[in-house]
Amino acid sequence: MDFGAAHVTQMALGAWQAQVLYTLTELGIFELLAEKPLPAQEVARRSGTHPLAAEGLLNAGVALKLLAKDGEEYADTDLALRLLCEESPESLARWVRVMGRWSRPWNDLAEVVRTGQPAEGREARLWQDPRYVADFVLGMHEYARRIADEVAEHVDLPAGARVTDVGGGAGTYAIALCRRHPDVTVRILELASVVPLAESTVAEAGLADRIAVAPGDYLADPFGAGVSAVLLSNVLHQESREAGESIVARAHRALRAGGKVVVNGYFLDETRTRPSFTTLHNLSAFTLWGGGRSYTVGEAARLLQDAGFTEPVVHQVAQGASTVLVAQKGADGQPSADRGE
Ligand SMILES: Nc1ncnc2c1ncn2[C@@H]1O[C@H](CSCC[C@H]([NH3+])C(=O)O)[C@@H](O)[C@H]1O
Repeated sequence: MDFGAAHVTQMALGAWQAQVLYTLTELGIFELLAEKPLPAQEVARRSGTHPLAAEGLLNAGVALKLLAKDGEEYADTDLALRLLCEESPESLARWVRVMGRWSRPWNDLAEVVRTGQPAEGREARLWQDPRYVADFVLGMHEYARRIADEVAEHVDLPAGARVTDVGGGAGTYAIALCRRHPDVTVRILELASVVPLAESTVAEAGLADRIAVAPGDYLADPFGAGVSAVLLSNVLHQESREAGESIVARAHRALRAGGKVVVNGYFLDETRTRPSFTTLHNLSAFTLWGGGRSYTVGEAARLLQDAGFTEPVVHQVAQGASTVLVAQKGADGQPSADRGE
């Protein structure tokens, strides 16, 4: 097959491979086989699945190097044990389950593009399922903990700093900031359904005395008063530009003079066609969240400067996997003069 045909067929069939990964994860087969190798019949019995279909799934898992087959028995490969079993410290299992749930709204992409509307009904239903909420928040934690320490390295804070982490999820970045700065305290602002999840991650990290988790709505609530830094990590892309302006304005209001806003996330370059992952992340935001879409670094910088922040310093993190923008509230605490405020 020529290169072009191979490229097209590979892309067209990529979703099949992803479905095998999602389904093995969703059915708990990696966890099952982590206990001991089993024949297909026994996997089907224990997972409550159809024997012949389960065998087909297991064989596809072997072909994808997620499982191994020895005689009649199937086992997890080292890769699956390391990355696809929830108890592993390197687990991405919950994150993969979330990608599996998102594959349904993604399937509506043609309709999303036709109408310009997110696959709203489905997404709203996702948030009504507590297992999804737990997988979403802890799945983002599984993903983010790989880069959080490197992000924290770009956030210099004064002694005794107080930080607000807006939409802080499971507390991944709050934990990384506290580890880097031994005397910093963080207040995470999160949806009420997420608060207990964040509290348990924070307690597991032994930081319950320095990280508080408060229920709130980042679309409306204040972010504190006189704080040293406001963290907006992977939040702006899931909201409309108007909501983004409101969030950034409230960050400015919450900060003391000289305080910092730290924006962490995935950004498009000025062509909007790179990097490849962010072009997909942009579509994902559009599909999943009403009004959501990715910013270019330039657009995010303007958003911050329009709210009265200094021009942000931009850091690439984890070989460009994430970008951190750090901007300051002017020392006089006033919004920039050119807005006439
Ligand atoms: N209206 C809202 N108010 C507060 N938090 C919200 C709201 N809408 C979404 N969120 C939270 O925003 C987070 C976005 S995911 C980002 C999590 C974390 N800051 C990280 O970078 O990994 C999720 O944890 C949501 O629960």
